[in-house]
Amino acid sequence: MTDRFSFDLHATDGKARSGVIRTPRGEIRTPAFMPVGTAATVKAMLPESVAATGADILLGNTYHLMLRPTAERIAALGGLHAFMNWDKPILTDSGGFQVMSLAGLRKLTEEGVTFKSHIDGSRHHLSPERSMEIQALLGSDIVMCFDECPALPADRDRIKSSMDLSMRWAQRSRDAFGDRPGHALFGIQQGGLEQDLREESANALRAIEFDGYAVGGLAVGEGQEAMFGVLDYAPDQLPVDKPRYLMGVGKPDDIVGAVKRGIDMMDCVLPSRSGRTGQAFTRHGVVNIKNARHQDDPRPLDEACTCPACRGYSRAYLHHVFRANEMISGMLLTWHNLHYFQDIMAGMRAAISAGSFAAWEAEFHRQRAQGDI
Ligand SMILES: CNc1nc2cc3c(=O)[nH]c(N)nc3c(CC[C@H]3O[C@@H](OC)[C@H](OC)[C@@H]3OC)c2[nH]1
Ligand SMILES: [Zn+2]
Repeated sequence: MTDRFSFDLHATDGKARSGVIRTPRGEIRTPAFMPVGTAATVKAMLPESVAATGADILLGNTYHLMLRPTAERIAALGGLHAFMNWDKPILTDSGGFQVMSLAGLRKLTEEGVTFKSHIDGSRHHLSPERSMEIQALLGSDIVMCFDECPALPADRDRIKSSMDLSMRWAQRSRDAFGDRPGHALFGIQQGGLEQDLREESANALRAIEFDGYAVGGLAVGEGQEAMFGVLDYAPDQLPVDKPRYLMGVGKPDDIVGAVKRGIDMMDCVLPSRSGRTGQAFTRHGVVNIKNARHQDDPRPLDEACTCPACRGYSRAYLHHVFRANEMISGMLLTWHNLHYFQDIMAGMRAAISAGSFAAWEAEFHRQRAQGDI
């Protein structure tokens, strides 16, 4: 075990990299997919089930937890790890993104943002300082800077002024975070789809110095082509020896494309959220289990998958429990999706270490082109 936060690169294959992030609460194998546990739970999963899928780290969120049950209450109960019974690493987002996407009546100034809770309408305030305080109260191992993530499309002036604000807030986040051995603070690159603004943002963050760097401001409606266009240069603008975290991504082919371009960490609600709606991701493509064509199908979702849903249940059963709106439906499909996403990550880690990422990627795409699933 270690009392420090560190990142070791083990292998590269093209721009793809594999390695390990060491924290006092455990190691994170990279490239890593991080399940989203917004309100102190990965929905429909027990923590031990999340660990069983292969996840080394999960996510919590400042915005949701400050509203309910409040960061002070979680701190009084021993912190987020004890509260949610997860003793491995936790990364928390800083809250700015959710304020802009969920809260009402927002007022944004240089100092920070005031807003009304989407839960009960109460008034709240977030700033770099308050976000650092909340994330310290939660006790998260990896803390995200308080930033502003502009919605796309946006004109260049808006992107520039927003990025400049986020860089001033990054400095304030760094100052407020202080010196907390074993805890990491990640900066978040902004700049929209503008290469020069992203370069400016990367240089500003590098001058402040962070333990890791996120590529922010993406997966906000720009589409895969535009996102990959940014990822063709943005990771290389960031320090090579620190983890690179692409926020909010994504579908399986987004994830593979991001790792291919040098990303080490990703998060997305897709596997859990779509699992609850009956959408299963498999190596042959997506299966919408509520579709009537599955009602007599004795096969598992994915013959090659070793998760509890695929080992113990038929498509016919999964179809039935979704149609009957039974609670086990969301549990089984969420578990399968998270397990499959971790399978993809494990496959890429092994391929990068073996220098066979290109072959692995070709097989990944060939399997998905098989049509009827
Ligand atoms: C979906 N596309 C997407 N693009 C994003 C871009 C940014 C960004 O530039 N800055 C910040 N601070 N957050 C972002 C986020 C939110 C991720 C969080 O959102 C929550 O998932 C819904 C989860 O919270 C547990 C996660 O925690 C890191 C993004 N999400
Ligand atoms: Zn499965």
